[in-house]
Amino acid sequence: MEWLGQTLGGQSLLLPHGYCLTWNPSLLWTMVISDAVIALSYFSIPFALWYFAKKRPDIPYRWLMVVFGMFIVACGVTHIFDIVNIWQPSYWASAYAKAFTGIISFATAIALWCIMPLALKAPSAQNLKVLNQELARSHAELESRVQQRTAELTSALNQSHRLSEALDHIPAFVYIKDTSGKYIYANRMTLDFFKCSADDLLQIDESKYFSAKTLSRIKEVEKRVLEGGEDTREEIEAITADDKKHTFLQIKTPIYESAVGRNIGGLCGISTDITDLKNAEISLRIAATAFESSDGMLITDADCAILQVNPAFTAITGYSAEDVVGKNPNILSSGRHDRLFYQALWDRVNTTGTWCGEIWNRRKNGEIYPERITISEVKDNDGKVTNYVSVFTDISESKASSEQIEHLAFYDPLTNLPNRLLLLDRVRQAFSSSNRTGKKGALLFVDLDHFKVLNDTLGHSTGDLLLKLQAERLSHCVRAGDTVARFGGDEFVVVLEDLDRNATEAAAIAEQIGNKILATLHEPCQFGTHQYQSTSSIGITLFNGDEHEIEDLLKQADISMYQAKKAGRNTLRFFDPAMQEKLSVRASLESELRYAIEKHQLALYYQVQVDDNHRLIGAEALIRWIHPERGIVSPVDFIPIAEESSLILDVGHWVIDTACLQLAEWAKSAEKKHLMIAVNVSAHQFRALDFVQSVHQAIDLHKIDASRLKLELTESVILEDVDEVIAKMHALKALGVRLSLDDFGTGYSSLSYLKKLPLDQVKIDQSFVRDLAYDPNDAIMVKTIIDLANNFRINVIAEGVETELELEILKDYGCRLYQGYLFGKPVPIEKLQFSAI
Ligand SMILES: Nc1nc2c(ncn2[C@@H]2O[C@H](COP(=O)(O)O[C@H]3[C@@H](O)[C@H](n4cnc5c(=O)[nH]c(N)nc54)O[C@@H]3COP(=O)(O)O)[C@@H](O)[C@H]2O)c(=O)[nH]1
Repeated sequence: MEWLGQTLGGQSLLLPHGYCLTWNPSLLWTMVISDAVIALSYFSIPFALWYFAKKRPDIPYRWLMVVFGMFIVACGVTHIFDIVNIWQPSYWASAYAKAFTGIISFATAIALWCIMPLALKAPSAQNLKVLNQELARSHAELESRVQQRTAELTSALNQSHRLSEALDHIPAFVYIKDTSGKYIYANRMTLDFFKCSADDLLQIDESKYFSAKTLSRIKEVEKRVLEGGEDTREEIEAITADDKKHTFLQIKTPIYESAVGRNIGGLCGISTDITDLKNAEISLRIAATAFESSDGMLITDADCAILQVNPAFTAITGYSAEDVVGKNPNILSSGRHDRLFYQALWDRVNTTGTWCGEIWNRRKNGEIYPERITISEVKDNDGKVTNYVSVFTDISESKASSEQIEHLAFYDPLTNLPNRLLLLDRVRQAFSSSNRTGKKGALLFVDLDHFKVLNDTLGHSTGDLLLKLQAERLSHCVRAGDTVARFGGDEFVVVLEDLDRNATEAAAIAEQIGNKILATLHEPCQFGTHQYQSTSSIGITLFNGDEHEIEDLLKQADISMYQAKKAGRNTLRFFDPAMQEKLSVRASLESELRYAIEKHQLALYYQVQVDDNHRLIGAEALIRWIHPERGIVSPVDFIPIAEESSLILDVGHWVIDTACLQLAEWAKSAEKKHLMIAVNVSAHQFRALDFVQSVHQAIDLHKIDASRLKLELTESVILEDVDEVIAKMHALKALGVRLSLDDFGTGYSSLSYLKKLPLDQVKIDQSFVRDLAYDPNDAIMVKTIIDLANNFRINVIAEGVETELELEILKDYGCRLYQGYLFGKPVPIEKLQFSAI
């Protein structure tokens, strides 16, 4: 080293070059500037290399750039030292810099030569150009392939989307599972079932949705598919996690990894919820079984045409399916139910969907039988009726036995009459009816006299026979609506309904029926060789609605029955003594009246009828009973009694005959032959079948001018069966008789009747005339009647005219004929005044 130092630094043989610079400044500055430019350029190169290496990290051998950079920097430093050494020679520093530069240059040269073979392998620009062209072609080809692939993928994607859309709309669970049983695809319905999104498919945990048993069944089937490559089709009953039982039809098929290989990559499943179908199938099976039941069944369409019947239908009705299919079920109608019944039935079916009840139908052989039937309508999902189904049972036998049971419960087995229980019910019904109509009814307590004696002497069987016979006879004494019941032992109770509003009239009818019962029960009875004649005692009490308790009424009837017994038996007694008295009077009056007719105690009085000039036009014949003890008895007291019995026919006949006789008398006199006689005809008398004939006979017998006879009919005559009344009136008119409507205005006859009736006259009732001057209503009534009669061209007569004022008003209103005390009271014929009054 020392040597080297001396050689380089201490040897004066070597000439320092700086001397030449002192005498040549241009050279100096050329060198200084050049060295400076070189150094600065050198210093910039590492930065360029650093920048390049940073930007191109892909370039291999980047460390070479670092070495090269250091080499350049070292070169630059030697040039700086060249400048510095000129003025401040620092040759050691310069020598070290150059030494370092030498080392780094060497290292760089080595490195360059080392990488030379590689560098030589680097493509030339020509190569690169060719490569670039190759690359561009490849790129274009790739681009086209990418586009084609993209198109293919897009098409596949669209296809897949369409498929997915389609699968989402399939009403079935469609899914794909991988070999581990995880879902990798699920359609919308499946996703909804699992309540998850397509992204969460892999997380589906089936154990949350299916019971353990169901899940194990599913897994078992899937194992067969995935491991055995089996196509499966199974019905699985799944109990879902919400405890609902479903039936699924599951079709599962393996999916192979490739079209050619046989490696199973998963399975595809399609599950359909067939729960409803299954239920319908079960229902159908049940229905089919039920259809074979022992109940008759009939199915119709919505128009009630029979579609199907079951064997039981045929067994019950006798009609085969061929007989009835296509026909209306009304071929079974028995005719026992009216149109309203069927209308109500169908109203019920249409409003509630079903009707259940008992109905009488007719079998094919014509036999009518009762059936218990339920008719139900069947509707479709839109609520439209599609069918009617009738299910029925023949209840002939059960009805018969239930009727028998009912009969035993409510009827006396010996006499077949209602027993005490049913009697009480009937009395209650009678009370309601009486409440409704206002008509009174009666309870008759009938006891057979000396029944015990018969029982003891002829034996109980004969006693039973008598009871049966008398029960039957009793039943024939009353109307169909009345009740005869066996009250116990030899006691019977009769309930009479709908008698009359008036108590006396009701009592009279009850008495009449009571007497009929007494007579009927008194008829002889033949028991083998024994003839027996029994009597009975009857107690009667009237009822008016439910004024009294049933028990009280029975007691009353019972008490009065004992009174009848006390009175000597074979008689009847009323509970009300006053009523009894009234009826006794009535009864004696009736028998007396009979006698009066025979003994000519009846007489006709005549009351004049005049015109507006007070001239006599005739007279009204008014009956009087000239009673030897009671004096003159008013018709008011005996005509109603006569009307209740057939006596009125005799009385009425006598009156017409007597009046005709009188007319025949008058006919002989020139002054009197124009006069008329008006005769009152009661409703009962008019209704007699031979009434017209009897009038005819009287006219013929006395050879009178029929037009002189005027029959006065009351409104009660025309209230019943108008057509028949009119026919009868025409028959009378044909005889020439005149007809007058009595008491006009007091009844209910309508104006239309007035028009229809062949009347000659209407008679204004005296009740209107009485208050004519004071009561404006009566005045209006009278005026109306007169106007009406005039309009119908019927003459009008006013009765009960007592005062001049009444006469004046009547005249003023247009009435031209009069009758009343003003002109004369009813008098015997010999006292009748014929001269103008
Ligand atoms: N079926 C039959 N009925 C008859 C017969 N005879 C009478 N009768 C009916 O009896 C009822 C009462 O009749 P009578 O007591 O005779 O009364 C009549 C007249 O006396 C009475 N009258 C007549 N003018 C006046 C009067 O000015 N004032 C007054 N207070 N009374 C008067 O009117 C009765 C006549 O009624 P009518 O028959 O409606 O014209 C009575 O209903 C008779 O019908 C008979 O033979 N058969």
